[in-house]
Amino acid sequence: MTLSVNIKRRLGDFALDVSFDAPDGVTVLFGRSGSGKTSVVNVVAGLLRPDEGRIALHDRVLFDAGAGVDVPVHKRRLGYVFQEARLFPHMSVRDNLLYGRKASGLKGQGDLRRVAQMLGIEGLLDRRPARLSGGEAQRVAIGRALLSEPEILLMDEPLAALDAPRKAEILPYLERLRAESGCPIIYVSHNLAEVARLATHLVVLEDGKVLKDGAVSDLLSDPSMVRVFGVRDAGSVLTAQVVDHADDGVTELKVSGGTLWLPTVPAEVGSHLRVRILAQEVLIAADRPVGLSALNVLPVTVLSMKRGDGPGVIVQLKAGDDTLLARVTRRSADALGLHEGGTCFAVLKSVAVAPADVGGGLQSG
Ligand SMILES: Nc1ncnc2c1ncn2[C@@H]1O[C@H](COP(=O)(O)OP(=O)(O)OP(=O)(O)O)[C@@H](O)[C@H]1O
Repeated sequence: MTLSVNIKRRLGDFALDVSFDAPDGVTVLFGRSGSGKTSVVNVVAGLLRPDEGRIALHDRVLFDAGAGVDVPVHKRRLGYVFQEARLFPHMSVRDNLLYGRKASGLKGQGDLRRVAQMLGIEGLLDRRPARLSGGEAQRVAIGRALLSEPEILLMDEPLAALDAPRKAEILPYLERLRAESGCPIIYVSHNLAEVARLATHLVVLEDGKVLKDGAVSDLLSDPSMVRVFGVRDAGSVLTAQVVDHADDGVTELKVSGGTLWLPTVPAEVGSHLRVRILAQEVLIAADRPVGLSALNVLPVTVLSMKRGDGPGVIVQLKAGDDTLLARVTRRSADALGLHEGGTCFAVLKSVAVAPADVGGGLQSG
């Protein structure tokens, strides 16, 4: 089911004017502080009334200014997860989980066991929130939202309050949720590593407007978006399949443009992964290098070259069906004679891909 949002709302000097479709999977709203991400979530939730426009989930209209439709919050069938878990301290985890159902007028335990299992909180059901870690509490908050059987899940920076280890602990559960929830998930984030792991669709907001939206792999490998993402964080995501785990601590992965070797990835042979490759970690060689320590060498074609204000050039490369970005100096680009349509080799050290930039939860097949 697709959530279609097409609304305008004035907030003092700020004008929100957004239009996008969020299909099943995770649609990340990305943008700087003050770009309007939370306002969009509040509009979808029914907490902020648009001045004009329409919001619909497939054929169920949630808001239509012209037709006078404005479905109240409690009837929109939403699950909402905030930065903080906001659990009731006097209730057990089980009762917190079931609270979401009661508030939505649902009876019984629903999918309590399956949801608790998916989120790895089966062993915590009788605990009070005070005895949970931040990551555990946030997983309970996600479970509570899911048990209300939402048709849309709204997550406003659910990992922002957690430290790096806690984030790493919770990301695999969110990847499972992406595969299993069966409803559109609107996820606010300004963290590109999170975007690369979780997003299926990306909506980039700037000053209350949609700067660009589309499939995450397309936007992350779009050189014109490097300005927004920042040169250090810019990079593309590739889908890879695990081929083999070698004895010497590396995993062989198949990507459309060839083979990648990464430090052992804890995933089964045959499974599909997402690998984020940062533009600044990709080297370009005019000829296939020999006698080089880097394990990964992919034949590529130059799709485009974009000069920034500084000494750098963002080179967009086609590797099989995938697109890679590489950041090199203008001097190197000139020395190598790089030009659109030219062929060369992309080189990547195995250890240049951080373990947190390899994600799972993709359908195998
Ligand atoms: N009720 C309001 N009245 C006036 N201005 C508002 C109101 N609510 C939000 N704004 C303004 O709208 C803009 C967008 O705010 P919003 O919280 O949606 O941004 P955001 O992208 O979620 O930011 P952050 O990442 O900091 O949470 C900001 O400039 C904010 O000051």
